[in-house]
Amino acid sequence: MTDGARQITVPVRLVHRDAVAPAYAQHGDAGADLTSVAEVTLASGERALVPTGVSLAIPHGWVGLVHPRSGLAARHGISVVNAPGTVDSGYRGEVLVNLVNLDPRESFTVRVGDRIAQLVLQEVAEGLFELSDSLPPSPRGETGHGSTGGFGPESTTGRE
Ligand SMILES: O=c1ccn([C@H]2C[C@H](O)[C@@H](COP(=O)(O)OP(=O)(O)OP(=O)(O)O)O2)c(=O)[nH]1
Repeated sequence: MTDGARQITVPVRLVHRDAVAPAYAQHGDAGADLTSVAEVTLASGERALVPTGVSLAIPHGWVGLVHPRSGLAARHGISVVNAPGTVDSGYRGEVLVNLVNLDPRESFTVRVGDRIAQLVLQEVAEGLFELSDSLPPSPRGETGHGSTGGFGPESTTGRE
């Protein structure tokens, strides 16, 4: 049941005996949990490509984005190096999660079956990149990299 959310069928192949198909923990979740099929210990500052045991056939025009789980991040400093990872629609290999342990002291062990990341499905447009000598004007123009100021209108930090 999605109460009107878009639904797309994503064929899943389990390529490891401990693999679990991506699943939404709660109704309304944006991300479907990805679980580990390996036990991996990450020392402080260490990273590893952790296998999920699943291969997907994401429909053309969609992408799977591998996001960190906020609970793991808040409790243990575990994140995804390339967040969000991009799983292309044409990719048929096993989804891997590039986990990193950002805790300054503690190591962290991922166990088989642990939910390590979440997969968000999004529709994507295909750009038709056309060379042009000039671009249409816009309010921002060419400014960027903090051009609008620091931390908001009430900022008193002076770090503008
Ligand atoms: O977190 C991730 C990110 C990517 N992939 C897989 C699916 C994706 O379709 C493929 C390639 O990813 P990406 O395009 O980000 O990598 P690249 O470094 O540009 O490699 P390539 O030259 O293969 O495109 O790797 C994962 O399993 N997990």
